[in-house]
Amino acid sequence: MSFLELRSVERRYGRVAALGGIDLDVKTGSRTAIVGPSGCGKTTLLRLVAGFDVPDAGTILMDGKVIANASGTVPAHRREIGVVAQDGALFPHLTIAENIGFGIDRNAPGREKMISDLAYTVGLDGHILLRRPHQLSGGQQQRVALARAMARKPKMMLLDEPFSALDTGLRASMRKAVAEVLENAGITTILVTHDQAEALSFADQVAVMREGRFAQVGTPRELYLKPKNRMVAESLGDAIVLSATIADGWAECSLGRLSVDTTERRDIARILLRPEQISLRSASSTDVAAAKPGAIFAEVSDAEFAGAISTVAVKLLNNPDSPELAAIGNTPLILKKPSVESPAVGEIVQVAVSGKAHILE
Ligand SMILES: Nc1ncnc2c1ncn2[C@@H]1O[C@H](COP(=O)(O)OP(=O)(O)OP(=O)(O)O)[C@@H](O)[C@H]1O
Repeated sequence: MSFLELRSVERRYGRVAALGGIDLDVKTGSRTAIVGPSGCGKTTLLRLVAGFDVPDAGTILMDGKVIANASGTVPAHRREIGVVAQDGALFPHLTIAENIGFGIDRNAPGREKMISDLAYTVGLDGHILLRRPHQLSGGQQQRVALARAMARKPKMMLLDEPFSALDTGLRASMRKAVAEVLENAGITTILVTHDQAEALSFADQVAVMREGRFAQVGTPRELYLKPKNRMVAESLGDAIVLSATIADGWAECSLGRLSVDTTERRDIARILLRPEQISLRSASSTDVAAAKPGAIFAEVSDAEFAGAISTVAVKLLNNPDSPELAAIGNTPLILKKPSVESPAVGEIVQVAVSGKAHILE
């Protein structure tokens, strides 16, 4: 069942349609990630759901009840929604305990225990409760912000880029910890992020947003493996897009004859491969000369070391006159390879593709 429903929701600022009539269903207890570039409308969407702003048109329903439409809105403090902002927005003059307990009635029985339980839930040590926010690390501050938002027992949590100020390692562990805390508490969550890996790993549902509209909404797997178009594909990871002639479940392209993920199509189309579907095996110019039909060779034109993973560019060598290669101008394929097995510039490699290619719109 949907906990949150957005129906044709619009928000304009002068001539800018920050939200151009969007629909979204968020299932009870699930996690949805909204991913998109700066200015596409992500924060506007969160503000409307939180009740900090009102839509110009459309309806927002929570738990089956209208919370905003043309005839009125339920105020933010009655929506039982928690919000965690990018910087945590803690009260600097209050202790950590006072920050967490901000939304709990001063005279509530067992208030102290509730605060220490919340700190424990989000993985904070009890000994920091008497400190002030500036005495905590960025990750600890984000945990306090989450505990403070959870203290009000929200039915829904809105996370606006809450991990973006953290460094890479901490970011991944915080993301996992927060997902677990919210899952255990059964809180329906929306996360807004620029980060594709964050969206794919955190959420059950991902919505790719562009210019105030959703380009595609689906499970992380669906969106990564079967994006509707190139824009959605590139929003969620590196993409290799090739022109191909499609028939009977096969695509003829510059990488040879590849199996595609539908038998329905018979036309000229663009197909998508993810770079990890392409493997490279060391070869020589003798192998190229003696190549069997269908074998694909390439020369490494660039390699950039970046620690565990290197970026490798390869230029296809076979059939330089083929229409497929002419169509793409033989642009190098850009791949990511573990550095321990990354080939050197100038090396000849044989190229193999695993899995199916996906046909784009
Ligand atoms: N109060 C406002 N007045 C005028 N224009 C606004 C206002 N708030 C947002 N906008 C515009 O609406 C559009 C969407 O803004 P929004 O903040 O929702 O984007 P965003 O995807 O959250 O961006 P970012 O990732 O940079 O935070 C932008 O073009 C922005 O300039």
